[in-house]
Order: sequence, then C-alpha cells, then structure tokens
Amino acid sequence: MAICSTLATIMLFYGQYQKKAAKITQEFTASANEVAQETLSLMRTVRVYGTEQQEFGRYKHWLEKLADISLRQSAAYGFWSFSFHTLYHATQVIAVLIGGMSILAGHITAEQLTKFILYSEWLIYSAWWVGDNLSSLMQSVGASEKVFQLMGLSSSNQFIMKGSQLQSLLGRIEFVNVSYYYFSRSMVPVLQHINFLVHPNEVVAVVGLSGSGKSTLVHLMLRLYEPTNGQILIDGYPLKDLDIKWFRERIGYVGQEPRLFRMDISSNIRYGCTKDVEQKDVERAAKQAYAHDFISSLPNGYQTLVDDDLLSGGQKQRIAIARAILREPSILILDEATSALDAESEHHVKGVLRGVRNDKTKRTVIIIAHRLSTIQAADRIVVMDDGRIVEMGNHLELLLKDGLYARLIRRQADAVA
Ligand SMILES: Nc1ncnc2c1ncn2[C@@H]1O[C@H](COP(=O)(O)OP(=O)(O)OP(=O)(O)O)[C@@H](O)[C@H]1O
Repeated sequence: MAICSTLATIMLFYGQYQKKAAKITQEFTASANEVAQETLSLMRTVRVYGTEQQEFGRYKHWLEKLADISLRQSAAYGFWSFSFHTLYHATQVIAVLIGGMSILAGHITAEQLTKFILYSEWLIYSAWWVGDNLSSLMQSVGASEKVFQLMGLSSSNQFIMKGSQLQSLLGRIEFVNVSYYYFSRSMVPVLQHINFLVHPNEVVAVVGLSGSGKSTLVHLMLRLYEPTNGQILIDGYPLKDLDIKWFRERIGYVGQEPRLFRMDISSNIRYGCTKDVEQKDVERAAKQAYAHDFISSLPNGYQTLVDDDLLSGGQKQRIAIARAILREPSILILDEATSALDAESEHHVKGVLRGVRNDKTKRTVIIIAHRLSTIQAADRIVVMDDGRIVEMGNHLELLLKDGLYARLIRRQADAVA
C-alpha cells in the first residue's frame, strides 16, 4: 500500500513537472520562431544598424534557457526512473524474503508466493507504463492548451447574426455623430462626432496630419471596429444590420501595406474574388491598375511566384489595386495608396483614379492620401485634424479657405521645391 502511494506521489510530481516543462518549451519555441522570423524579415535593419551581436545574444539567451529546461527535465526523469527501479527491486527482495519465511513456517505455499510475485510484477509494470504515458499526456495537454483556448473562442457577433442583404449596393455612406475610442486607450478619443455623407459614385478624399484618424475612419466603414457612439448608414441602412460577408464582397480595399501572398501574381489578383473570372479579366484589371506592363516583363508573367524581394512597394500597391478593381466593387477604398509610390507610380495611380471615374460601372471611391497632388481632382476633400473633420470642400474651395488644407498643400510644395 505504502509502495503504491509513494509511486503515485512520484508519478504525480513527475507528471506536473512534465506539464510545466512542456509549457515552457512551447513558449520558448514560439519565441524562438518569432525571433527567427523577425531576424529574417528585419535582416536588413539588423545589418544596417550593426546589431548582429545583440541579436546573436538574444538567440543565445533562449538557447541557454532551453538547455537549462532540458537538463532539469532529464534530471526529473532520472529521479523518477531511479526511484521506480529501487522500489521495484526492493519490493521483490522483501517479497522473496518474507514469502520464503512464510513458506518455511507453513503459512503459504510456494505456488501462492510465485503467484503473488508474478501479479505484483505485473501491477508494478502496469503502473510504470501508466506513469510514462501520463507524462507524455501531460506534455501534450500543456502544448495544446493554447490551441484549445483559440478553438474555444466564439465567432464575432458579425458572423453569428445573419444581417440583411440589400438588392444592390449603391454606395451611399453616412457617418452620423460617430465617435470612437480604441479599447487599449479608452481615455483618448480617436474620432469625435464625425458627421458626413458620401453620395453614390462620389470620389471623396480624406486628408490630414498623421494620427488624425483617417485609417480608423476607413476601418469603421469596413466594420473592422464598431463605433463607440453614433452609427454608420449604408444606403440608409445601419451598417451593423447588414450581412457583413455580403457587404464586404462589394467593397474593394487597398490598405496602407497591401499584403501579397506566396502564390503566383494571377492568383494574387484573383484573391478573394467570388465571381468566376477568366485570365483576360485579370489582365484587364491589371491594365487598369497600370500593373500589366511590369507583370508581362517578368520571366513567367502572370504565373510568376510572388517572393519576398520580387516586387517593389509601388508594384505591390498596383497589384493590390488590380485585386480591388477585379471585384468590380460598389465602394472602392484606397488607404494611402500613394504613400509607397515613386513619381511614376503616383502618376499611374492618378490614371487609375481617372479610369475609375470614367468607368461605365459607377462606384463610390474613398481615398486617403498623403500626396495631395493625387487627390486634387476628387469631388470632395475631407480634412481631418485630431479625430475631427475640420474642413470639407473641393480643392479650389479649400485653397480659398486658406485653412489646414491650404497649409498642407503649401508644406508639400515647399518640400518638393
Ligand atoms: N489599434 C490601435 N490601438 C490603439 N490606438 C490606435 C490603434 N490604431 C491607431 N491608434 C491611434 O489612433 C490614432 C489615429 O490613428 P490612425 O491610424 O487612424 O491615423 P491616420 O490619420 O490614419 O495616421 P497615418 O496618416 O499616420 O496613417 C493615432 O493616435 C494612433 O496612435
């Protein structure tokens, strides 16, 4: 009985230790992956700043931590193995001694002693087997805890609640007294009392200083966040009541840092397009985005695999614009689509905007740009400052107003001169 409870205690201790070790190993692996990924993608930065030694030190630190954990894990296993074998052999010796004496005294028969020894051996090895597997089980539990946590997360309300689908999306967007605070900075209002209306097929540019809330405005429009106060109406319907999948399928969005995937250029342009599209449609979208010429000059053209260093920032932007155009969206949103562009690409983007305006398929366009030259032809320019709309009008009207927009234009002209 005492032996069994000692064995059980050791097993429990060992199991607990294995679980802890598995957790630490998992954390280490995640961090090591992160360090490795960071080091790869920031290789240039590391080289330029000459921080190779510092990075090497960080990696060494984690390796030492892993070595320490492995050492302690081996020591714990050694202890468990040693204790078990000592107990096992001691049990056998005691059983033979006491059993032998009992046979001599005539209390039990030799057959009974043999049976007892065989059964106890069977019991002890079964206990050993359970202990060994229990530790692997604990290791798996420790490693899979995070996975189960993620699997346990419930879907966002957006996808649980089946919203309404309109007959068609006209592209009328209205912000009604919208305010927004990020959860992590609940004391700082990012958007305050935003009221404005975008008419169907209108080209509206949003400009302002860095951090004035332009991207947040677009993220609310895409329902990536919900307004803290106020509401957004799409074609007169509250955005939160619309079927989000249906709504997003009708939107073309080019973000600040468009992501391309490790697949060929054609698949990158088709990405997320639910319609049946042929290669000629892909090429037409690429032409509209001024991407066709450089894609055709690549060795495998549209079948070229997108690799890390294959394309420049401007070329990635143009592929992302082609991706957005291919969806034939009712609302096209370009967030700082010109920020990573050189003068030639900027000229192309102006062409894209002209093309979009002259296109037979009418659509609402919202463009956020730092390069104000790109958006002078917009129907309306919304100027933001510190989370508020401070001016609104077309290019000439705003220049005459001589406010923030005029100042930004002068500042950019000075910078170019
Ligand atoms: N996820 C976030 N959590 C907390 N604060 C955020 C988050 N994203 C943005 N902010 C803050 O919200 C404010 C507005 O950011 P936003 O990106 O909308 O500005 P922006 O006008 O688009 O800036 P930029 O022109 O530099 O892109 C900034 O002060 C920013 O620090």
